[in-house]
Amino acid sequence: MGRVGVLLLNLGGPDQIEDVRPFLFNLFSDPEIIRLPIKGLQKPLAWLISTLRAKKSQANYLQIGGGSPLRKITEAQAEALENRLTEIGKQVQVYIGMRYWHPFTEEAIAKIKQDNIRQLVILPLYPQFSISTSGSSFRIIEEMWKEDPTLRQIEYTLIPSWYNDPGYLQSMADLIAQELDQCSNPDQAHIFFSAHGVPQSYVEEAGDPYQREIEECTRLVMKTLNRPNQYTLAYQSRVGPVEWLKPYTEDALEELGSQGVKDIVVVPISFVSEHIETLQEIDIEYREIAEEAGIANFHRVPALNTHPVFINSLAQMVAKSLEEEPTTFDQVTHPVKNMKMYPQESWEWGMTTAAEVWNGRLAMLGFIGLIIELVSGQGPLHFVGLL
Ligand SMILES: C=CC1=C(C)c2cc3[nH]c(cc4nc(cc5[nH]c(cc1n2)c(C)c5CCC(=O)O)C(CCC(=O)O)=C4C)c(C)c3C=C
Ligand SMILES: [Fe+2]
Repeated sequence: MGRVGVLLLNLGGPDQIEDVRPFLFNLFSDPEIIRLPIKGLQKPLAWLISTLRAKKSQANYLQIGGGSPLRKITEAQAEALENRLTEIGKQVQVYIGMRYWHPFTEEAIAKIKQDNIRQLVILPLYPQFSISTSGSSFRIIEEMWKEDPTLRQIEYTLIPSWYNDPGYLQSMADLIAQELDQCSNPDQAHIFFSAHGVPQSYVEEAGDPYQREIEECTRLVMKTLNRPNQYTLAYQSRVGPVEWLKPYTEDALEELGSQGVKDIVVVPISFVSEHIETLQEIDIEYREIAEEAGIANFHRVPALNTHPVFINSLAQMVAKSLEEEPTTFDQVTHPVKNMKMYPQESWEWGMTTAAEVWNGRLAMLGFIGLIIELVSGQGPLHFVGLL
């Protein structure tokens, strides 16, 4: 057996405030994030949205010190994983490939080539699969493999998602139990799972398994926790005019407040690292909404980061994956049957619902709106919440 590597996939985040706009441009250029029926419109729209959204997004990053901690935390996770793998007798080099910021997936793949890795485990740091996250990273990796015969000599296995892994569930349950025990009446506190949302069309039209995996994950965490607490699952971080998975976190908090709930323990369920959506959105924005709704005691469970039980669970997944048969391309791009990974190619052309909806939206974001927006700083993009 030749040299062995693990490629950890993550989203990436701006390291400093100047990185915010180009980071947003990369994010909105991704057809798995904005599903446009016409490929040529992707970059102009990404430029437009990133330019106009940058100010609001920068203000949020300034509230958490001016940049995302995602890179540092992912590096610490990679180091801890490499150490744990050594302890269990596996000599493995761990690489980090971010989708929208440094170190980019392309940089990681270049290093993997340079280091002459012969066997690779591809492991997304997202417990649940979504077309918009792991799916997007798999797509660019597939493209690199297709274009480069040297890469095709590397045998690889892929872990599409691991929301039901017992070690991961145990580490989540441990952190929740610790936070509950800080409450004055631990059994009475309401456990509030907040997952990152996706547009409803991803699940309903494209067959994204994300919602099902989130729901199942939440149920399994509660089973592992084995406490009598009531719980709620809601979805955060909605962007843009379309319907996202519901209930929205802000609405669910208001509903709990109106029911007289006084103590909540918020659990970020789709992230394994602290980042803007835990440190700013949950800790600042949702805390404020909860307190205004009458929820007096707002607790938040920390992200797993380098929790030893979690790191060990990743190491066990890698060790198991190394024993498996190499994955084929088809399994990489379509880990879930009937899922539409490539919106432009796989969406039907003609007067389909999707095409009509998107043509309507594009018209809305058209020339007149752009001029009003640029001249006045107000307009349809502010109105629909993109800016
Ligand atoms: C499971 C995790 C995530 C899913 C699913 C996801 C989908 C998704 N995200 C956007 C738009 C934005 N996401 C942004 C930041 C961001 N998103 C995730 C994770 C998921 N996204 C993370 C970890 C981060 C933060 C990185 C960091 O800086 O720490 C942002 C930028 C921040 C902002 O301006 O609000 C946007 C925009 C969409 C549209 C989407 C599904 C289609
Ligand atoms: Fe996101």
